[in-house]
Amino acid sequence: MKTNVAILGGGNLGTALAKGLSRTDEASQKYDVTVTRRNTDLIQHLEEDGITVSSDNLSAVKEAELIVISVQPTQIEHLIEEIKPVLDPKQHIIASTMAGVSGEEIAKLTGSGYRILRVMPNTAAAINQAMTCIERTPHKEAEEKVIELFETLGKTLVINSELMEASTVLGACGIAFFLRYIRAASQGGIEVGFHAEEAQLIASQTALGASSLLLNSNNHPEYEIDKVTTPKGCTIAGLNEMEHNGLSSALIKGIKTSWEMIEKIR
Ligand SMILES: NC(=O)C1=CN([C@@H]2O[C@H](COP(=O)(O)OP(=O)(O)OC[C@H]3O[C@@H](n4cnc5c(N)ncnc54)[C@H](O)[C@@H]3O)[C@@H](O)[C@H]2O)C=CC1
Ligand SMILES: O=C(O)[C@@H]1CCC=N1
Repeated sequence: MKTNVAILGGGNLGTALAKGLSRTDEASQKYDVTVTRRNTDLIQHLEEDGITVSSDNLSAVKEAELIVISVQPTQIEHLIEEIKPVLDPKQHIIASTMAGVSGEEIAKLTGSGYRILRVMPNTAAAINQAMTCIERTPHKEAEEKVIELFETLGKTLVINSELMEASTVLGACGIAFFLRYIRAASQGGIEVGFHAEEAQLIASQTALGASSLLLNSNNHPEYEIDKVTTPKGCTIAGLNEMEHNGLSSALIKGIKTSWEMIEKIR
């Protein structure tokens, strides 16, 4: 029997989750997915991949076991008010992707007794390469089901509640941060002679290679960097110039600023 999943909020993240869930045999054999959005025109194309698209939150929730809330933090009160008549603590597991909204805040809206877990995936879910951090809660059976769902979309890590904001900036915002690096590297590549598409290919594949080196070995980045920096060579010259201009410092400060912003989102 397939598990019914309702993704409420088919925006950027909700669409990425739905796409990922339709891409692999493993996910499509396990899950029947419905995505809701008030205006469904922009996500109608998901139907071609076997996803049900709807503007009817009540029907989607009635059918579902797993509810993934993917609306913006400011939209949660309205959403819960709408679906509350059909919410059932015995039937539903609620996984919320909302940045900066605690499980307790959601429980205040739903009423007590619900299995609510925060999850923090990223848009690479669309190609089953997400990193999803999942909040550790006492709801172990629900946790297993949520892990199983997000494992089909990439890697998962269960973390303590107080780290959910940190996971938001490192993992979810992180996609944008790494993409900006790739864009900057491509622009540098154009300055030294490549056409834009060639520069982007080289920068993107090199970023994939760098992260794969770490994922495959668990080595420290500096260990792998030392293998590239030939003495008196061009790598160390470029790297030190980047550091003189504050590369590491800019990244650390950016991550801290994003983190400090989370509590101001609502
Ligand atoms: N975009 C990202 O990469 C990530 C976003 N998040 C979180 O996920 C949530 C969604 O973020 P985005 O997708 O970027 O925002 P978005 O604005 O693109 O998506 C929200 C969607 O929810 C829909 N919506 C609003 N009220 C609704 C309702 N009552 N019923 C059905 N649909 C409704 C909107 O029309 C919109 O399409 C946010 O809470 C954000 O903090 C978390 C991780 C990554
Ligand atoms: O920018 C945001 O607020 C959301 C949360 C993490 C990624 N996007």
